Amino acid sequence: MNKVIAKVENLSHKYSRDWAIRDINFEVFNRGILGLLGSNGAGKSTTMNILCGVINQTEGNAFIDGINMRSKPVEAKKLIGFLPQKAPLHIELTVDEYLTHCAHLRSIPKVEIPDALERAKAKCGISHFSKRVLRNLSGGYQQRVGLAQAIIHNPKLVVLDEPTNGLDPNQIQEVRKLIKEIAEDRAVILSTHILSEVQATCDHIVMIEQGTIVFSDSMYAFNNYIAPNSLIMEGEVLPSKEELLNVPHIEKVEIINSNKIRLRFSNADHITQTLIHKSVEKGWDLKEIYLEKTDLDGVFAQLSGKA
Ligand SMILES: Nc1ncnc2c1ncn2[C@@H]1O[C@H](COP(=O)(O)OP(=O)(O)OP(=O)(O)O)[C@@H](O)[C@H]1O
Repeated sequence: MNKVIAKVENLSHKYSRDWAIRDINFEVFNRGILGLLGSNGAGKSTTMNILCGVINQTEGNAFIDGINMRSKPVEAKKLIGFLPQKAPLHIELTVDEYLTHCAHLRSIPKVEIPDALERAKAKCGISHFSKRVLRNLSGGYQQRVGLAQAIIHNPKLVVLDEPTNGLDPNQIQEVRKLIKEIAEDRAVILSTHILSEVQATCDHIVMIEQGTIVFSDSMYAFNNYIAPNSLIMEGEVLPSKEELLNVPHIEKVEIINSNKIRLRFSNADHITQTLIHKSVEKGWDLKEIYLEKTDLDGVFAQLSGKA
């Protein structure tokens, strides 16, 4: 059953004069991945740093499994694993030496350290690199070691800041898969400015912009909310504006050039099929038709427009 494992309540923070975040509220469930999405400077790191007890908030509260991070930071921090944007690796150590060091930092009893290492390495697929010096691992494997240190003490919540930053496409896929596996038996918060990252990995999304939440719901609700509302038609001899405006749900026709038209529509259901059928019926010379993807800027514009 879903249980709330972390909660931020009316969280606000001011570094000097200006508010970095204002009145942030959200809950994190004990399984799955919550994506904290926002552009640069939106307030993601500030929120995560408060949640992880790295900085103290100006107003509001952050709780981990019911423990107030501000009043009981030692207890609360035991329940969290954190992988910052720049993984805190000691590149001159081997994987085992580094993870042993992390286990000590996490106050794992000495007799339990070997098992903790084996478990974290197995989960992150790095057991075969135990004796390898970190410097000699690829970026993707260094990130796996970063993830292993974040779960070495078996925390209930793992917080990841831009975990696929700087990785190549294959490494990105592998690290995303690993993050999903890690989230099978604990909660993960993943902070990123990449919309597709959240769509590919997360179950819930909290979208933050200029220090305030602009969207917070399931990924399913988000995808429905930002469903495309425009498409492009390309062809040699395209129909007239008037003809297109007669097609149900087409609201606006924008002629890009003589071979390319953008259509805005109110209802996405079967819109491409309808246009393809019309094209066959009326003999339009349609070469290509595709929905336009909404990028992060478009989503923000859409959300603020709808708000
Ligand atoms: N130590 C600091 N002192 C003063 N202002 C800060 C400090 N850290 C962050 N800020 C400001 O607070 C706001 C939120 O920054 P924050 O780093 O939380 O955003 P972010 O979403 O994590 O961005 P990024 O993806 O670039 O890290 C920004 O306006 C930033 O300039």
